Amino acid sequence: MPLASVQIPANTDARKRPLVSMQSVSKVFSSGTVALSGMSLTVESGEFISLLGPSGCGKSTALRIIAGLGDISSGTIDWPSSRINSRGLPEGDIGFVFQEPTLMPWKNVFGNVHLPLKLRGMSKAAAREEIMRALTTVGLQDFAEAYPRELSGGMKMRVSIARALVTKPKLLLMDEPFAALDEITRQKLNDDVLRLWKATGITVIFVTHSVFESAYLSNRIVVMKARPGRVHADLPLVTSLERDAYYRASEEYRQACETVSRSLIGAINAAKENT
Ligand SMILES: Nc1ncnc2c1ncn2[C@@H]1O[C@H](COP(=O)(O)OP(=O)(O)OP(=O)(O)O)[C@@H](O)[C@H]1O
Repeated sequence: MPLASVQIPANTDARKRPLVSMQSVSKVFSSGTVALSGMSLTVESGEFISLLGPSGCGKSTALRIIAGLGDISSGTIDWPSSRINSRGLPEGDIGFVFQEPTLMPWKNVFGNVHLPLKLRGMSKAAAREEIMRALTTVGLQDFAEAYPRELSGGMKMRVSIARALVTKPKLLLMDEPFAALDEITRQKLNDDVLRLWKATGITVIFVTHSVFESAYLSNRIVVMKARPGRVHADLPLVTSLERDAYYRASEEYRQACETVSRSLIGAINAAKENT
């Protein structure tokens, strides 16, 4: 059900073939926990999708599986528009931003962002242009020499985003990246991520607990339910409004939040019925 019916924002030209398609994916951990069961999700190039759901519904597990950081127990994951490596993953096409910035404290900002390129055998000198471009994208071009201890929480997260972008991935996976930040910093980083999404055409899958954050950022919200984790509702969110301070105060945004919130309550109730 569309939340509002106007035009789809930027990035839709690229929507020809799905970027990634999960079909009936299940994940059972060795502990016996069924984290996902029958999870299907098709992601088109250029989308900004939020995965929203109650704690423990399998959002992080789904994201990690897409990133190839965990095996699946059954089902399939296909990458119809990518060249696949021996691990079944699109080589170099995925950037991952974790909840914690996970920076190396003994390396400066430049060295931290260099890491993914270093792993590909690129020296600092050869990688300099790419590193500075990634830092410019997140507004940290003047902090290349700074160490993590000298940065605010929001700046550390920007470094983490630059590190994920430095390989120019097609897909950016973000696992509750701003959950630990104060509200003002979080809103600022939301705007920065939206800007880079529009500027680069990158596809984003963004895990969050926040109805408000998902309704602000996404052009599609996938609400998950727990026990076992799977898709409860798939909500396109289209608007002609710029996502900015005025959008946050708009009736359209309020309605979007209400619809998403109702869906989330439905997902929580559906999980209760299964217990
Ligand atoms: N490595 C693991 N071994 C065993 N069980 C796990 C493992 N990782 C996650 N789980 C379980 O799988 C289920 C889904 O966890 P997951 O972290 O994916 O949920 P989530 O929706 O991301 O939760 P949250 O919002 O709290 O981060 C939970 O019951 C969790 O305890």
